[in-house]
Amino acid sequence: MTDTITLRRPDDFHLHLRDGAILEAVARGSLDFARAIIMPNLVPPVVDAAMVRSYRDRIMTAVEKSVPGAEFGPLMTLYLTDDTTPATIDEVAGLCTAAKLYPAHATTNSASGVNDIDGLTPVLERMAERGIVLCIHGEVTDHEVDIFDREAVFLERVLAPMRERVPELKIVLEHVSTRTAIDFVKAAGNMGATITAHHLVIDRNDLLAGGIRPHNYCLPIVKRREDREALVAAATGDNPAFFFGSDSAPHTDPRKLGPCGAAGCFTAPLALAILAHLFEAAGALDRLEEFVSLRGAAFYGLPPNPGTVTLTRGAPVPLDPIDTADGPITLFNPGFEVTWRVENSPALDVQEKVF
Ligand SMILES: NC(=O)N[C@@H](CC(=O)O)C(=O)O
Ligand SMILES: [Zn+2]
Ligand SMILES: [Zn+2]
Repeated sequence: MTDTITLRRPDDFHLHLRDGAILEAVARGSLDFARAIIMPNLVPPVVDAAMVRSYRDRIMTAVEKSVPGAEFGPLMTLYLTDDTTPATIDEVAGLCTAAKLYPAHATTNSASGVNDIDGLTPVLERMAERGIVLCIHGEVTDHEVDIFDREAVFLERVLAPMRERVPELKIVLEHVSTRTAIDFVKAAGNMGATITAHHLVIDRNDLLAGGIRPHNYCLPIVKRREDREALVAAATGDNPAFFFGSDSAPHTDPRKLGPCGAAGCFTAPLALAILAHLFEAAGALDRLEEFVSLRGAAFYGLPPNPGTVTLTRGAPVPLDPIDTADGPITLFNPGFEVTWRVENSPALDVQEKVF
């Protein structure tokens, strides 16, 4: 049994850093990662070049304030709306790595998302020309579609026709949650998919059996055990289309625990340790570096990061909530003791800092 794991420094291809006091509190939690695709679902959303630049500056300021000299590259994204035009795409080319499609009302802060996805075709065509990746929250929003089926229905009704309309566009299906999505991505070309740490370790029993656990509520909602097993097989398998995106999505406890709790799991500070545990249990530690450090970069056409991180096994990491000026944020609890930790990591100090 090995007690240390050294990996090329990883990337997080789906991250919510938020803004203001929460950004300041959570930024250090992502500094095990060299780069991250930064989600644009702020209020108001990040819809043009000026907003992208200013958000990028706020992130770099928060990173520098948390850990002076820390090296971190935010890969910025544009939030697509019904009003996005090909000219907006030209404006953000060179500034944004990707643009994000939220079907309107599909998830947290998606009210300004896209209602008319067909109408977006000229924008998608321009993205393909300019080499901007499309990241998708892949769920339909129709009230009649069961929440557990919304990803599968999206693939058939929305994603398959979109790929036919704009076959040259590089697409990442974010936070896949079903066996159906894994099979879809395997069969498609020009597509990648991110898998989160939480979708790899919990299923709907961990959300609902024996009492409701709001901190395990995220979108897409966690599915059946067999779906989770398909995700684990994809993450630990050899298909380069599947790579890590934490979808770490902090909300304060009052927002998670109220009568209409917000969707999102705050995983970033623990993500690598959770993945190490899972890959070890699956007998696939030799694949961890591919999943967190190599495949996503290759998909996005980025060089792998210089430098390494080393994880060591030790006493269980405490999972206390972190304090922010807006209220406490509870860390995701994977349901097992987290005994791996990144050496010299600023990420876990997130709990020791009071902001
Ligand atoms: N995943 C979530 O449950 N929530 C995310 C939004 C998203 O990624 O869908 C958030 O911003 O809170
Ligand atoms: Zn999403
Ligand atoms: Zn997300």
